[in-house]
Amino acid sequence: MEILGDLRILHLLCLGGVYVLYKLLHQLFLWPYLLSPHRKIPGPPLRDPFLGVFPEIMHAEAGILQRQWVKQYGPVVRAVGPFGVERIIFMKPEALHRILISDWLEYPRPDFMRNILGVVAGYGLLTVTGNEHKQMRKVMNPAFSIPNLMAQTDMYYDSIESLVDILSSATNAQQDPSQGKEFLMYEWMSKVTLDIICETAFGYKTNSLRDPHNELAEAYEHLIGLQSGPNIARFIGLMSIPGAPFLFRSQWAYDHRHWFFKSSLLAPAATTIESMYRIKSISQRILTERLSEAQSSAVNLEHDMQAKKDIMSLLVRARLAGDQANKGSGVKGYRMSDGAVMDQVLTFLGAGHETTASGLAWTLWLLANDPQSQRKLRAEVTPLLDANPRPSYRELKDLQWLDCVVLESLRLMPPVPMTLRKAAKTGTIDGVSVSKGTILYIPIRVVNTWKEIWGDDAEEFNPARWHSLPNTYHPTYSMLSFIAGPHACIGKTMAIIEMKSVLALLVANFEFEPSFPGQIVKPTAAVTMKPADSMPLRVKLVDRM
Ligand code: HEM
Repeated sequence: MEILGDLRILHLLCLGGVYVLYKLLHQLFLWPYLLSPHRKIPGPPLRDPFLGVFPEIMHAEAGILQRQWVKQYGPVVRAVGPFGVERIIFMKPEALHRILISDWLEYPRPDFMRNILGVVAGYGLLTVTGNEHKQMRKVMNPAFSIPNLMAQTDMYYDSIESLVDILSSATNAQQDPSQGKEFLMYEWMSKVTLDIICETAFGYKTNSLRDPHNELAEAYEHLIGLQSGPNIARFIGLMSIPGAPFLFRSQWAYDHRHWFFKSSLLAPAATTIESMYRIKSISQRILTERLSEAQSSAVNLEHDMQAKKDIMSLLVRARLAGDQANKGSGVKGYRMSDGAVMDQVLTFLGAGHETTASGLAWTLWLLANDPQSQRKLRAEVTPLLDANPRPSYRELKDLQWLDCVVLESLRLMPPVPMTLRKAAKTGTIDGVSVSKGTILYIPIRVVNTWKEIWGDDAEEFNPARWHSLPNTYHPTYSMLSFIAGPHACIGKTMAIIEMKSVLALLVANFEFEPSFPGQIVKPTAAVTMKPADSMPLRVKLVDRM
C-alpha cells in the first residue's frame, strides 16, 4: 500500500514537472516563435528566450531604444520581454485614440503597474479604473479648475522666493560671486515642488528648502533615489508575486524590514517600505489635523467646505459627507474611507512633485545649453516681474516665449517618458489583431520626437516651433507628455503654471550654464526622467538694476 502511495506521488510530481516544462517551453519558444498572432509584426530579434529585450530596455535611456525601433521597423513594433511576454508599440493617432480614449476601459493599466504605483504613490486615482475612477475624478476635478488654480498661484511664491534667496545668498558668499556657484539643480527643483504641492494642496508647510533634514523631503529623496532600470525590473518581478503588494504595505513588513535589508536583491524593497511608512505617517498627521479642524468648524459642513477647493478640503469633504449622510444631515457626495483619503493624499504628493521637478530641471538644462533662448526669456519676464514680483496666473499665461520654452521642454524631455496598458480582451488596433493580455507600450517620448510629425529637427530643442506648428501636428496625439483621455494627467494645468512661475523668477534672477564644457546629463532609465546625477549647473547672479 505504501509503495502504491509513493508511486502515486511520484506520478503526480512527474505530471506537475511535465506541465511546468510544457508551460516554460510554450512561453519561451512555442508562443513567441510559432503561435503568437503578433509574430509577423516587425520588431527587434527575440534574443535571450528568458529575458527577451528586457536587459537592453533596462539599461537604455527611457524611450531611446523604442525610438530607434520605430525608425527601423515602422509605426507598429513588437518587442518580446521576459518569458515571452509581448509588448506592442502603436504610434499612429487612430491607434492611440482607440487605446487611450474610445476604448480606454478595454486597455487598463497592467496589474503589476497598478501595484507598483499603489505601493509608492497610494491606491488612488493612478490605480483605479472604470466607475470608481469616474467618481473619484469627479470629486477631484474642481481642485484643478482654472478659477481654483488662479486663486492658488499666489501661494507658490513663498517657496519660490525662498529658493531665489537661498541661491542668491550662497552665490554671493563665494569669494568671487561673478564666477557663480554650482548647484545640483534637480535637488533644488525637487524641494521647491514638494514645498509648493504641500502648501497649495494640503495647507501644510514642509519648508524642505530651508530644512535639510525635513522628514518628508528625506523620505521622498530615498524613494526617488531608487529609480534605476535594474530596480524597476526587481519591482516588476516582486509585484507580480500574488500577495506581495499587500505584504509591502503591511505593518509586518515595516517591523521586519531589517530582514530585507540583508539581501542586496531585496534592499531596494526595504527602502521603499521604510520611506513609504514615513511618508504615510506624515500624511496621516496632516489628514488628522485637517479632519479635526473641519469637524470642529463645520457647523454647516456643506456651506463651509464648498468654499475651499484645495485637494485636501475636497477629500475631507468627501470623507465627512459619508459621516453626515449617516447622521441623516442630507449632505450628498462620494464617500471615502480614511484609508481611501490617505491613498489620494499619497497619490497627489507622489504624482505632483517629482514629475514637475524633473520638468523644471530639464528646462533649466536646455536653457543652459541655449543661451539665446535663455536671454530671450529673461528679456520677456524681467519687465513683468519689475512691475509685479508675483505675477498672476493670467500674466504668466500671456508670456509667449515662456509658453514656447515650457512646451518645448515638456515635448523633448517628457518627465514621464512612457506608460503601459494591457489588452483586457482580444481586439484590433490599427489593423493588427491584439490578443488579450498583450502589453501596450504608450510611446510618449517617441511620439513627442517623431520626425513624421515634428520634422527633421524633431530631436532638437527649438522653442520657436510652437509659433508655427507643422500641418502634421495634432493637439491630442502629437505631444503625449500628459497623455490623453479619461486617465490624462489631472494636474496638467497646475504643473504648467507652476513650472512657469518657478522659471520666470529663476531666469529673471540667475543665469544658468553647464557646470563644465562638454557636460552630458542623462535621465535615469526608469519611470520618470529624473537626471541621473541630479544635474549640476553653474548659476550666476543677474544684475537686475
Ligand atoms: C510636468 C508635470 C507632470 C507630468 C509630465 C505628468 C504626467 C502624467 C502622465 C503621463 C499621466 C498618465 C499616467 C498613466 O496613465 O499611465 C499622469 C497622470 C496623473 N497625474 Fe500627472 N503629471 C505631472 C504633474 C502632475 C501634478 C502637478 C499632479 C497633481 C497635483 C498630477 C497628478 C496626476 C494624477 C492624479 C494622475 C492620474 C490621473 C488618472 O488616472 O485619472 N500630475 N500624469
